[in-house]
Parts: sequence; C-alpha cells; structure tokens
Amino acid sequence: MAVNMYYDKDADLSILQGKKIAVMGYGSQGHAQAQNLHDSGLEVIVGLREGSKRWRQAEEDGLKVMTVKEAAKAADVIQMLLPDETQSQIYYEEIESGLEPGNALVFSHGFNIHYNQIVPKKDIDVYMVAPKSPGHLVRRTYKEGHGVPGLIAVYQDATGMAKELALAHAKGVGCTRAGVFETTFREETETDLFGEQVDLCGGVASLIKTAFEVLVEAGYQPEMAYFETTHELKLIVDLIHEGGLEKMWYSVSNTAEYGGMTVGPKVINELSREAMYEALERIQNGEFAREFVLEGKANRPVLTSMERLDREHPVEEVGRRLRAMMPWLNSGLNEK
Ligand SMILES: NC(=O)C1=CN([C@@H]2O[C@H](COP(=O)(O)OP(=O)(O)OC[C@H]3O[C@@H](n4cnc5c(N)ncnc54)[C@H](O)[C@@H]3O)[C@@H](O)[C@H]2O)C=CC1
Ligand SMILES: CC(=O)[C@](C)(O)C(=O)O
Ligand SMILES: [Mg+2]
Ligand SMILES: [Mg+2]
Repeated sequence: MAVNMYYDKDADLSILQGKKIAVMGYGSQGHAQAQNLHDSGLEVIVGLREGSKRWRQAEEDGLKVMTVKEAAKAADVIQMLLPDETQSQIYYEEIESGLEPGNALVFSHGFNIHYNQIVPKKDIDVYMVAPKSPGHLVRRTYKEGHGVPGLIAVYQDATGMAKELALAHAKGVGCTRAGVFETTFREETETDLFGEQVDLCGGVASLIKTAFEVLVEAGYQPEMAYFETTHELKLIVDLIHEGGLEKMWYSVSNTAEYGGMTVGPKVINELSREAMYEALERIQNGEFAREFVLEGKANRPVLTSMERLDREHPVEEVGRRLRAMMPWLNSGLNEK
C-alpha cells in the first residue's frame, strides 16, 4: 500500500505565521504541543478554565493564557487538546460562537468528529495533527532536536488550504522532523482506540497483572514476580522499539527465544484473537464510543472505581515499594 509521507521540506511553516493558534488544554499533549509551536516561532495562546492549576504553569512556560472562550474568539486556529469526553460540551458552550469563517479547528485524535460528538460549522477547516506518542515525549524529543512521528488528516477543507495547514502545524509540533503519514479521521480514530485497548495499554496491563497473579498464587515472592513481569518489560520493549522483534529475539538467550516463540502463541491464542475482533467491532459500530461518552456524562463512575482497584492491586503495591528503592527510575508522572 502506498502511504503518503511528509518531512520538513514538504511543509511551509510560514502559512501559519501571522495566525493565532489557541491550544485548548495544558495536559499531556497540550503542554507539549503548545510549547513546541511557540518555540517554532508561532503565536500561541493557551485556553484554560478560570482557576485551573495549569494556568500558572503555562505562564511560567512563557505562554499567554486566556479562558477557553476568550482564546477561541481571539484565535484563527483552535486546537482541541482537552480530554475527549469533555470536548463536545466545551465546544458548544465556549468555542463554537468564537469561530469565524475560514478559521481552523484542529484535533489530535478523531474521536469527537468521527463519532458525531462535534459537528463543526461548514465554513471552517477541520484537520488533525496527531503525534504518535505520549505528550511528554513530544516535548522532550523536540527539545533534543528530534521529533516524534505523527499523522495528519483533513476532515473539512473550507479554505482549500487545510492540508497545507495541517502539514505546517505538524512541522511546528516537530513531527515532520521524524515523518508524518496521511490518514483519515476514521482510520486514526479506530486504529488508535484498538491499539490502546487491546495492545499498548489494556493488553499490556492485563498481561502484567495476570502473569504477576499466577506467580504469586503459585507461592513465589511478589518482589520476584514484579521484577519478572513488570520491571524487565521496559528493557524488552526498548529492544523491539529499536530493532523490531528480530533484535529482541537476537538479544535474549536461546532459551528465552525458544520458550517465548513456542509458548507465546499459547497464551495470546485464538480466544484472544476473537476478543480482539470483538473489541474492533465495538469500536467500528460505535458501541464503545457511546459507552465512553455516557461514562463521561455520568461523572466517570467506572473509571473512578477501576483506577482505585488498580492502585490497590498487589503488583502496584509491591511496585511502589521497589521503585522507591530505585531512585534513578523517574516515573515521569510528576510532570503531567
Ligand atoms: N495523552 C496522550 O499522549 C495523547 C493524547 N491524544 C489526544 O489529545 C487530546 C488531549 O488528551 P491529553 O493531553 O491526554 O489530556 P489531559 O487529560 O492530559 O489534559 C487535558 C487538559 O484539559 C484541561 N481541561 C479539562 N477540562 C477542561 C475544561 N472544562 N475547560 C478547560 N480546560 C479543561 C485540563 O486542565 C488539562 O490541561 C485528546 O484528544 C487525546 O485523545 C492523542 C495522542 C496521545
Ligand atoms: C498515547 C496515545 O497515543 C494513546 C495511547 O492513544 C492515548 O493516550 O490516547
Ligand atoms: Mg494513540
Ligand atoms: Mg488514544
């Protein structure tokens, strides 16, 4: 399949110069993208709630801060880096009335557009710039002179310039340094949800917890179980990240390679494959989106309970103790 890829040379930052960019939200992606855009020489305003604890942080980082409503009115390009479950309400209550014909509405995840939670006015551009990375790495790699790979997509092209704007925006964030792929809102949304549910976040968390539980239930010390199922995972994933599965298999012992290759498919097996297809179907038919939107409207009862249950899980309790003995590990969570 031919994929369209773009680099620094394909993007013209100057088409964003003279425009005001409002980055709504200053969390994981917001703090990173706002600062990168600013350091790329663009005019950035951060939009936050009055009294938000991030207000001072953004000002200390050298950025101008306004309420979401004021920022939406003042800006030409409005980027939604608010939690997905809040975006629709904030858009209709505080942003829509500030949009003028020819403005641009920008997302880093297609959820609200693809699942009809935001139906944008027809006379504005709607595009996506989605770094394929957690926010803190978006900032760190930019400062180091690299960037993270990203995606762009155009949903609505009112000005005829939406794709050029998306490329310029991706350049400001640093993504064209690493490479930007072109996709659609649908493809980004569905694959992103699938990845985080079955593999990156959900799959890995369940793999860790289940493997830990089995070792502890069988009578092994929780500390041993933690090192084996959790601590070492990063070292293995780093090898995969650098050189694919090939580099990982090359680096581990022959014993690990043989055992891993023969036993892995028994653990992640046909049942797991079926569960993955089921997760994908619920993403494609909108059931997951409806469930998550309703969870947000109900003030997050499931998330609140599951976060507490997870915090109390023995793998987390023993992990906290062991990580405190390894002060050189930086959880990075304090930055958020
Ligand atoms: N976390 C990540 O690394 C990635 C996130 N994304 C997408 O980026 C977007 C933002 O996600 P995160 O950065 O994770 O969010 P976050 O939860 O880290 O930050 C959200 C920000 O919005 C602010 N906020 C919350 N409610 C508000 C309100 N009512 N009015 C004004 N400000 C409010 C918060 O104070 C915070 O500054 C989402 O669309 C997400 O899917 C995409 C790729 C990766
Ligand atoms: C970091 C990222 O790309 C995720 C996992 O999709 C997200 O945080 O939504
Ligand atoms: Mg993602
Ligand atoms: Mg995601």
